[in-house]
Amino acid sequence: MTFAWLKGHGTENDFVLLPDHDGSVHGDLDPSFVAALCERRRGIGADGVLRVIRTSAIGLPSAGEWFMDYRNADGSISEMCGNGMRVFALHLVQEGLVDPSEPFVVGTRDGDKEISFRQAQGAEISVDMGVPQVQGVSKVSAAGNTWEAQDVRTGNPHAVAFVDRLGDAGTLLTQPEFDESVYPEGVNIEFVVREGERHVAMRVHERGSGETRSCGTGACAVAVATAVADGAERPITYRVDVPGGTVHVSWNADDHIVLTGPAQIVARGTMDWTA
Ligand SMILES: N[C@@H](CCC[C@H](N)C(=O)O)C(=O)O
Repeated sequence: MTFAWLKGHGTENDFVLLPDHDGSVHGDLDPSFVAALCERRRGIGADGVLRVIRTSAIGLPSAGEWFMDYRNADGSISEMCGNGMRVFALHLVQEGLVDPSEPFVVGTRDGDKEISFRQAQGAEISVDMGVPQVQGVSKVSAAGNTWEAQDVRTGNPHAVAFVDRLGDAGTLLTQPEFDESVYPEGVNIEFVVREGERHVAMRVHERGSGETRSCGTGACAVAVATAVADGAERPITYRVDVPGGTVHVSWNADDHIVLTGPAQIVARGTMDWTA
C-alpha cells in the first residue's frame, strides 16, 4: 500500500496525519498499523494518528464537513484530542479545505468542535472544547507517592493531582496506578504545580501513549481542577505550561472551555507500506 502522510505537533504533542478523504485508503484503520506508524524507531514516530476524513465517509454524526479520526500511539481510540485538533485544523487551512476567515466546525467522537484560527507569528488556534464535567476525587500513585486526584472529563477522562514538585511523579515510564472502578476505560493522569496567579505547570501520562510533552484535553482538565480548587469565578483564563510549551485555557461564563495554542506541520511524504 502507498499512502500520503504528514507530521505535525502542538506544543510537541506529535501526530502523524493520514489524509484519507473518502475512507478508501485506510479502511477501518487497523490498530496494529497505527501502533507501527507511531513507533519511534521502526515507524514515523508520534503520540497519535489523526486520520483526515470526510464526515460522510466515516459515517459518524457531525455538522462539519471534516472529521478528526483520532488514535492513540498504541492504536486505541480516544474520543478527543485537544492538541491534535489544532494540528488537524492547521492542516485543513494549509490545504485550502476550510475557510479560516471565520470559525469552522470539525467532528470528533466527542461531538463537534468549533475552531477559530489566527495567523500571527505562527498559527494560533482556539478550540471550543465544550462543557467539562467535574466529578469526584480518587487516588493516583507514581514513584512511591500517592495523591488525591480530581476527576475531570473534557471529552475524555482525566485525573488531576496537585503535587509539590513535577519530579515527584518520577520517570512516568510506566502507567501510574489509578482506581479502575472510577476509570474502567483507563485515564489520562496530570501532575500539576502552581507557578503563580492563574499560572500552572503540568506533566501528563496519557492513556494509550505514555508520557507526552503536552496534552490539550489534559491542560483543560488541569485549568478546570485549578479553578475548582481556587473557588474561582468564571470567566477565568489559566496559562498552562507543559514540557513542550505553553497553552492558555479559558473557562467562560457559558461553561465552555476554550483551548488556545500553537500548531505546526513539520514534514510530509509518501510511504510504501508492507505489513
Ligand atoms: N494528547 C491529547 C489526548 C489524546 C487522547 C488521550 N490519550 C486519551 O486516550 O484520552 C490531547 O491533546 O488532548
